[in-house]
Amino acid sequence: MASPHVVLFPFMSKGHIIPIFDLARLLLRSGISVTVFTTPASRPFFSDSLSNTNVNIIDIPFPQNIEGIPVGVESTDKLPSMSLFVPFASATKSMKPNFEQALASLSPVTFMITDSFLPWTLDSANKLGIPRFAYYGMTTFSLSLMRSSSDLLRTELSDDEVFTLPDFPWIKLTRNDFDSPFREREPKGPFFDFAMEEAMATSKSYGLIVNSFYELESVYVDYFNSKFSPKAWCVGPFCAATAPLQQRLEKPSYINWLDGMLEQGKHVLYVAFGTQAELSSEQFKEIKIGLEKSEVNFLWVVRKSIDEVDDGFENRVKNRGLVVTEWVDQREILNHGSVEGFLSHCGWNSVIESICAKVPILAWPMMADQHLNARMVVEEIKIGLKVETRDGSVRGFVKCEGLEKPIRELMEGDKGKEARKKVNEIGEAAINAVKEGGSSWQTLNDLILELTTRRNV
Ligand SMILES: O=c1ccn([C@@H]2O[C@H](COP(=O)(O)OP(=O)(O)O[C@H]3O[C@H](CO)[C@@H](O)[C@H](O)[C@H]3O)[C@@H](O)[C@H]2O)c(=O)[nH]1
Repeated sequence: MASPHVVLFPFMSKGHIIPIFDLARLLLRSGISVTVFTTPASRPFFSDSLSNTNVNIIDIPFPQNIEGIPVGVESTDKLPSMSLFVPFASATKSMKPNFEQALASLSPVTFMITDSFLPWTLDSANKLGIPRFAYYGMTTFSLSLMRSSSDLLRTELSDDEVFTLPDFPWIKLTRNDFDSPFREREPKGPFFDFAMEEAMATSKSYGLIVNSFYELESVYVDYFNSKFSPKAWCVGPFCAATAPLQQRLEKPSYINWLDGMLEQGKHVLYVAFGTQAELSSEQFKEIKIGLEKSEVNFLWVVRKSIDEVDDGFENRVKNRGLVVTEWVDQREILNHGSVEGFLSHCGWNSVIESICAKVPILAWPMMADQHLNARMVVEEIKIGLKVETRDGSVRGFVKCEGLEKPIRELMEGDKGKEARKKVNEIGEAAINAVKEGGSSWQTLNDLILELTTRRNV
């Protein structure tokens, strides 16, 4: 019998593409053939990341002439502003004819996993009789809290008023933990319409694929699967299937720098805020002061020039801090022996990568699902601490003191020690989940069995 064949189609964002590379490796490991769809500009990123595999990569043209989007931009991290997200995501619909033509030419497809941000792919799947799973870059923790709180968010609660949910009375939340427009009393607007379209397509799909593992959030997986459909399948952490580092002639300079720190027995805080965060210049300034005052060693990856105001920062911290503006291998950094803490925006990939590397987190959520992820990190699984906002509000401005103190605590204090102990335990469970016999390994096997049996009926 031919091996099952799975089609993967990630949304055009680094934070959505990278986990799909790992998922492809997980599927290959289970003897599945994999075809991945992308666009021409992203193809090199795919070919590099999936080299040494026999994944079939197909690119289909990305729509041109989208108002406000510069020619050649085919990934959201290259957008001039995240306010262009909806036109960008909506424009992908015009890829449908090419997608369907390419799909129809493939050998039989057992099922497809397409990003929840590509809701139109459900229709393509239905036309060709292929079961579709929606890939959610979120946890069942976040999905459950979002669904369970929707009625309360329609009430008169103020932005920072604490409330609990009848289904999860141990979790304290505020309206500000939810992203706009979902936190509004009467959510509306283009993003809300897009999210409704996404939710509708998901509800009619075969299932949800989640980059998480049962032991991490069993209460929420059980809750979600008992209350809602389709079923959420936790088959991660995908990053536990990352390819081993390839032979290279030269190490990147930031790894040499970390090696030097390790040789001197120094601990390093890794600072990075993913691929989408938009930091104001004022906020940027406070980070510099906070890092400087904390006196810890740090490696900071920034997405904009730090020389906006040449205040001599890099020179003053040169013996203990490194600022990098290039694309880095985040997993390699997190897994480096010198890295003992991660100041993170809590994008889900960063959180799960930190768990797998057993590095505790200093949470500084900024947008999307990040506030809920931060609640999970700090209050639910207790693998980290949180930065302090000036006014105590969930979305408040963070002054240098709100960084300096928790940075020291994470790197040198007792609370940091406890978080490190906890992340070691959870990290071990994460790695075991995808090993043969682990919960995610079993879930993936069950899923494949269900789908292959279904095909043979
Ligand atoms: O120089 C870099 C920068 C990033 N990364 C990787 O890029 C990914 C970034 O993903 P994530 O940490 O989730 O951040 P975002 O890019 O901000 O992710 C978006 O997508 C996530 C998954 O849906 C959401 O949880 C976030 O809120 C949303 O902002 C991770 O795998 C990082 O390892 C690198 O390898 N090198």
